[in-house]
Amino acid sequence: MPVPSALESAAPTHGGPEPAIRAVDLVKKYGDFAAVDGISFTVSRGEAFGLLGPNGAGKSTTMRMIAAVASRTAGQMQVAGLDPEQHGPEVRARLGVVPQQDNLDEELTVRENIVMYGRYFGLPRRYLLTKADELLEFAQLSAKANSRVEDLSGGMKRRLTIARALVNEPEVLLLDEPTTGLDPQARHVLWDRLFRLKEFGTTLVLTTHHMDEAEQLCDRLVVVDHGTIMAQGSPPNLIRQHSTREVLELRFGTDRNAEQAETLKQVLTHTDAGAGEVGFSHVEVLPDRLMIYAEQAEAALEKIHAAGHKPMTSLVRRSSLEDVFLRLTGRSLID
Ligand SMILES: Nc1ncnc2c1ncn2[C@@H]1O[C@H](COP(=O)(O)OP(=O)(O)OP(=O)(O)O)[C@@H](O)[C@H]1O
Repeated sequence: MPVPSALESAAPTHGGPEPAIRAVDLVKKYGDFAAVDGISFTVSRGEAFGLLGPNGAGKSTTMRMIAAVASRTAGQMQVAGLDPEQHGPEVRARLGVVPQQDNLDEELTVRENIVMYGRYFGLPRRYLLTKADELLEFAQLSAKANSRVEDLSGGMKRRLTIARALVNEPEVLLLDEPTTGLDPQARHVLWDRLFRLKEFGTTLVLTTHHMDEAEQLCDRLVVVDHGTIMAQGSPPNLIRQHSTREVLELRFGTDRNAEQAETLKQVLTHTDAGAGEVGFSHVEVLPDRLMIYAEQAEAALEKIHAAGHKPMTSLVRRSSLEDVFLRLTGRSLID
């Protein structure tokens, strides 16, 4: 597929003099409740940046402040060098926004949705007709250009919402939970399009509570919980800092997981030959299983078997951002 020329020319330069977004000690209160409680982060131009956290963490509220649709209670914010509170229209003109819920016009055709949206930015109709075709090709929706939105699948609607958000050639694309509610195949098609935008150099800022999405798409991310930042860095660095290389998940099928965890800790820290190779760190006790964090999970399992413990099931896997979140908060992202 040819690279859409206008998208390419819209690509901001990497590592430009000023960051795409800078937030310093950002606070948003509703009454006494702080939905966002003093967060600071910087998004470089051309970067794919994520806000990862569970429902209610304050991600959407942060996005709304970036997008100049919500005011802040305290702190500072700059988007493309401008304060969204003082320069709302200018900031909105430089952003593309993909909200959590698609807000397409179901009555209009796919192409008309893009053209009508472009009219809000005062863009001329002739330009928009060409631009719509280019964006529909990018979103792999050319064959649906004249279909009504109500006839599209969920994944197609999401891609159209993204195409529409690109109509003003934004410097930064904000995506709030871009793939929530989509089936696995539709998610992969959408991720592929977002990778493509990254290649063009568009700055992406996305919120997600899916750790696989954050790992796939984000160059860097902040882990958010209760309106505060728990950790920030690239996905591999976060995993390196807050987890072990591997995890051993064990199910014993009893309701004595906490007791079992204490016994296994002793087995894995016992300083006989081979204990060092396991690289045991800690155990997390979940209602249905134990998670043993160790550099060498297979070796940990062998030690557990050798000590006479027989789990019903065992699974060895690599650590993920889900493990980072569990370590930092004691809770699962999906709770
Ligand atoms: N207008 C509002 N008035 C009062 N409380 C609000 C308002 N908007 C959000 N909140 C609260 O602020 C907190 C953060 O909400 P926010 O939508 O930013 O979370 P989130 O991380 O985006 O989660 P989700 O994925 O569920 O949207 C939540 O406890 C929410 O109930």
